[in-house]
Order: sequence, then structure tokens, then C-alpha cells
Amino acid sequence: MATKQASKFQKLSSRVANSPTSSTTSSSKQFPEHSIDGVSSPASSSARSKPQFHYSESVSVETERPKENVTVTVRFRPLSPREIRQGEEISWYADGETIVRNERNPSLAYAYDRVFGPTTTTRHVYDVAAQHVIGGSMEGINGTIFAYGVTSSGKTHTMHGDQRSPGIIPLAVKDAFSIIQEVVNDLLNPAGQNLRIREDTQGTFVEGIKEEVVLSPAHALSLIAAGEGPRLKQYPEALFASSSNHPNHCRCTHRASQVSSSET
Ligand SMILES: Nc1ncnc2c1ncn2[C@@H]1O[C@H](COP(=O)(O)OP(=O)(O)OP(=O)(O)O)[C@@H](O)[C@H]1O
Repeated sequence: MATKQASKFQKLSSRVANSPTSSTTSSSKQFPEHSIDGVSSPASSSARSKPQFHYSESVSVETERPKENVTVTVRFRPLSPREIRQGEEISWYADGETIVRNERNPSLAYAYDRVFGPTTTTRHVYDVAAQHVIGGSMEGINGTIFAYGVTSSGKTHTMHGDQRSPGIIPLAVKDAFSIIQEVVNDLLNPAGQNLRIREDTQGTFVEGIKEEVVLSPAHALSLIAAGEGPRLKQYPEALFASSSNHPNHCRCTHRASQVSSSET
């Protein structure tokens, strides 16, 4: 097919930095330099893109976390009405779930962790390529998701979206809050239910939460034990399984001098 202009596509990268105890062994596969999917790679003639050298085993990202720490996902957008009017045609397309191929020269192809065609919804892109980063961050694993691409390639559409089709950022925020359930109950004070998390110049705090000054390890452990009682009453399943209703003990450490100065 004759082409006038490469179709717009943008890349979504997600990075999950493993915790120090996690293995950093890579599962990536090295292409023979001149071959992707049995065809010649642009890597042999140009250094335009690096990702063609590596791709993960991977279409399994939908069901399990990718084994790579850094994954690169490509999303094509459809041609806009204006581009169609101007007679522009698609020159790169998604060939399956991991290959981007050139229409004019089919031997020109790049492989990525995941490739989405123009009919894919943002929700699907999120579920496959981003959700695991949010889940990981809830478990304490640092993660970054960012989009890059030429102007008008669809970065804003993918990351921010709109009311009708929310982007990765609102979907991630919603997910994060549904994971932690938005509810903070004070386990040391039965009256302290559904407390608000607030912020002031000193930092983030839970409004109205009961604070205890602990003076010894035994005192601290007795308070933790006291908090376990109401939690098990509220969430008996916590006895048997790990749940998202984790007791979060606010640890406020003051140096002795600060405590005494605040008492005077
Ligand atoms: N997957 C998609 N499906 C339908 N329309 C899309 C898609 N991606 C982008 N668009 C549309 O294409 C146009 C350009 O997209 P967008 O503004 O997101 O690009 P951008 O990469 O953020 O551009 P810039 O870098 O100039 O800010 C917008 O009108 C947007 O609605």
C-alpha cells in the first residue's frame, strides 16, 4: 500500500523496580540481529529504535506480571477525519500482539512487549499494560508509567482520556483507592470510624485518630494486640487470609526533647 505518512502511534512504558530482595534476572529474549519473526529487522540498517532487540516472552501480560522490569507497549490510534480527508494512509500497523510492521515493506518490523491496534479501548490498554504496576505499588514495589510519542499521537487521550473514555491516570487512581477501600477505622477507638485522611503543612494525617505515647516495646505490642481485637471482629476473614484490610499503625516518632518541649 502506498503511504504518505506514517500512522501515528505512541509508546507506553511501564517500569516496575523490584524491591531489593527481588531477583532482577531478565527473561528477555535477544533477537538474532537480522531477524524478527523470521523477517529482516530494521536494526540491521538503522538505529532508529532500540526495542527491536528485546521482547519479553509475553503475551501473557494479561494474566500475570511481565517478567521484565521495563516493558514497552505501543498503541496505534485511528486516523482522524482530517487525516482521512487529506488522503493519509496507514503505513505501520499492529501485526498480532507484539509486532509493529510496515505496510509498504513488510520485512520491516519491530517487536515490543505488547502492541495494540486502533480499535483497542483505553480500559483494555490499562488492564493489560498498566494495572500490574498499580497492584505492585500497593504492595510496596515502585512503579512508573509514562507515555511518549510525536505530537498528536494520542498521549493525552491514553493517559488522561475524558469522561467517556477515562485514561490510565484516572483508572489507576480509582484502582488504587478501591484496593485500599478508602476506609480508615481507628482500631484503638471504636467511635473512630471512617476517618478522613487530611494534609496540612506538617504532612498527611488521619483526622481524629487516637494517639498513644508508647514508652516501651511491651507497651507498643500491647496496643497492637488491643487493635487486633476489633479488626478480627470487623474482618473475621483476616484470620485466614491476607486481606486488603490491613491494620495500619501510625508510627509517630518524637525525640525526647521534642516531646518535653511540646509538654511545656
Ligand atoms: N486511541 C484513540 N482513539 C481515538 N482517538 C484518539 C486516540 N488517540 C488519540 N486520539 C485523538 O487524536 C487526537 C490527538 O491525540 P492527543 O491529544 O491525545 O495527542 P498527544 O500525543 O497528547 O498530542 P500532543 O503531544 O500534541 O499534546 C485527539 O483528538 C484524540 O482525541
